[in-house]
Amino acid sequence: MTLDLTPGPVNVRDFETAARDRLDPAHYDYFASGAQDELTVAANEAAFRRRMLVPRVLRGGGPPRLETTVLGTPAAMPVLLAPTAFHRLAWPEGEPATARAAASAGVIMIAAMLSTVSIEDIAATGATLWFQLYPQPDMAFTESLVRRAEAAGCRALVVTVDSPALGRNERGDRNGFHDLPPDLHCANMREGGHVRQVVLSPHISWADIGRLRSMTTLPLLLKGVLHPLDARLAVEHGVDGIIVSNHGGRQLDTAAASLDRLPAVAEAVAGRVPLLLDGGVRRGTDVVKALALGATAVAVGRPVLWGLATAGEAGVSRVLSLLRTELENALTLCGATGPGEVTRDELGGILA
Ligand SMILES: Cc1cc2nc3c(=O)[nH]c(=O)nc-3n(C[C@H](O)[C@H](O)[C@H](O)COP(=O)(O)O)c2cc1C
Ligand SMILES: CCCCC(=O)C(=O)O
Repeated sequence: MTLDLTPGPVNVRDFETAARDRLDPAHYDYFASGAQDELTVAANEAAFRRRMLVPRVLRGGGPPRLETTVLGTPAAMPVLLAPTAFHRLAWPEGEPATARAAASAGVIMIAAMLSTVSIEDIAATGATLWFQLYPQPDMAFTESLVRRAEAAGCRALVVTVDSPALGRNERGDRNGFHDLPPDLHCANMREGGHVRQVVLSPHISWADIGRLRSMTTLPLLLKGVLHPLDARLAVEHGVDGIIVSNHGGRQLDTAAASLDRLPAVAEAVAGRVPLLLDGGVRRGTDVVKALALGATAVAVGRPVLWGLATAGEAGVSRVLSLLRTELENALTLCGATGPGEVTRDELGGILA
């Protein structure tokens, strides 16, 4: 008998290693990569490493409660699943496996428009969903996607605004990976016998946000805002929430780290709408830092894909439970009894 001394993945980083071992190298590169020199990918994580927490002591509040509500949607913790495309590349069943893990953890999954399983079939898992949209120049088609998301029970619409073009992905160029393999397709883009190509249009503008605003009563979020003036314009256009994000460093390389932009966006918005952040969140302490700098919640992209690629639903469940345990521990050690208590000046006062 041989003794297996490997403990299995104990943190998100271990899951990345496990996923890399399992995935086709070109598919691993698609998930892991960023644009060009991947400086923004590195900057997102570095920004979290650079900020240090200042905990409070002797507050005696007992164990923290992690529950929260984000734009009317209750969640077991302030961690959402960021929208990521192509889950069937990571695991044969794809998005429904991810969605079941999100449902078991009680967290919100932002389903990607470019999913490899339709929004209706993802919703059939019973998960709490928001829907991510790349507005298409064909407004009638865009509207049909919004109606499908509403009918499927999605509770918010997340419009990605950092993609007036596709970022330059050089790992993809080297691997010759530019499209899904022939057995997979973007299920929401199917129309009769054919699958529509997604259009990332440089013509997208505030006028489109106005149109979407009048198209739906769902809470509307913009994903991919880094500039305080854009955050202010978003509020003026009736947007209900903002996701401070650089698309995980996959669009404009050398774009500023999300965490570094959060304070300026928070100041511009001044509490008028909730802020979310994604990019580089890998630890419970990262979540605390984002909360302290003004976020109501964070979203995680690649960590979920590493869990999915490693062990399907069970892998995503494990990643979410690791993040939950780490967040609970970090809040306790900061002297906080809940996510809402973490503020810049009082608790976990962040030193740059
Ligand atoms: C493989 C992959 C696919 C993605 N697909 C989408 C997408 O379809 N729509 C979108 O708005 N963002 C997409 N994103 C960006 C994520 O929503 C999120 O902004 C980013 O992954 C956060 O950074 P993190 O991976 O460091 O957590 C994708 C990210 C990755 C890694
Ligand atoms: C056409 C966009 C591809 C999905 C995406 O957003 C990403 O890979 O980052």
